[in-house]
Amino acid sequence: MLHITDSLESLLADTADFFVRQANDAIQNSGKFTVALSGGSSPKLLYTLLASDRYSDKVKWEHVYFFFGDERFVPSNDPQSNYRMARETLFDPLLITNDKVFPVNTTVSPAESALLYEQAIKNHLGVAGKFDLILLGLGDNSHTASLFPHTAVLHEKQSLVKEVFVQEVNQYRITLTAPLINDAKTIAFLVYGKGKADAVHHILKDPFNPEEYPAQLIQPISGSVHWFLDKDAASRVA
Ligand SMILES: O=C1O[C@H](COP(=O)(O)O)[C@@H](O)[C@H](O)[C@H]1O
Repeated sequence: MLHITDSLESLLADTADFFVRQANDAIQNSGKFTVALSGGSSPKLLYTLLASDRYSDKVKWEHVYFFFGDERFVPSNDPQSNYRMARETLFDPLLITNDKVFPVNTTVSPAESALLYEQAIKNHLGVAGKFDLILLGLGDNSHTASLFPHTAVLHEKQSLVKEVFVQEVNQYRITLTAPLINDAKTIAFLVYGKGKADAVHHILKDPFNPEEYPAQLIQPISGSVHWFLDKDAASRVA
């Protein structure tokens, strides 16, 4: 489903409202809400809005469990760390306690880190459990989470979490794999700005070619996928 807005301000408000609805529904139905956060630059404004006075009391945050869709393999206090960004914009302002947050361990080897993260997810979700919500972004090169073009992880069918060395950023990443993301109850992309218009077009309109356009792999099994776009990002699809 496409949600297209005229301004960035209304896009962020729509996405925050959506997050609040998903959280409250899950908490009402099962007593908890398990979300995987996206990283990079785009979600900073969303997290800041969710932590603001306008939204902070709309969710019972003590029932929310936070995972990460992907992580850069850097120390947790590195400016590139997705965990650090979420801590500064969301966890610290909302006084989220550490037992509700599941950062990727970047102090062990990348392969071990991926195995540990997969185990942490399995322990939390249980045998047939699913993420209530996975938030995703979209890179200019059509990557999502850390599913980058022409990387082996695009073909992963068994593991739920995998390490990948991404040549174009010269860095290891830890990422949820497409099969795990596609098993979520709800997936929401937040994408804005003119710089993303071509990538959005590739994912939503071009023939299936996930080697070039990895976010095309995101096709939920029984859940739903929502695209929150501003008019600039949507300019080649709307
Ligand atoms: O490297 C990453 O990039 C994507 C897109 O980020 P953005 O900065 O273009 O918004 C992001 O979704 C992913 O979590 C992050 O690690």
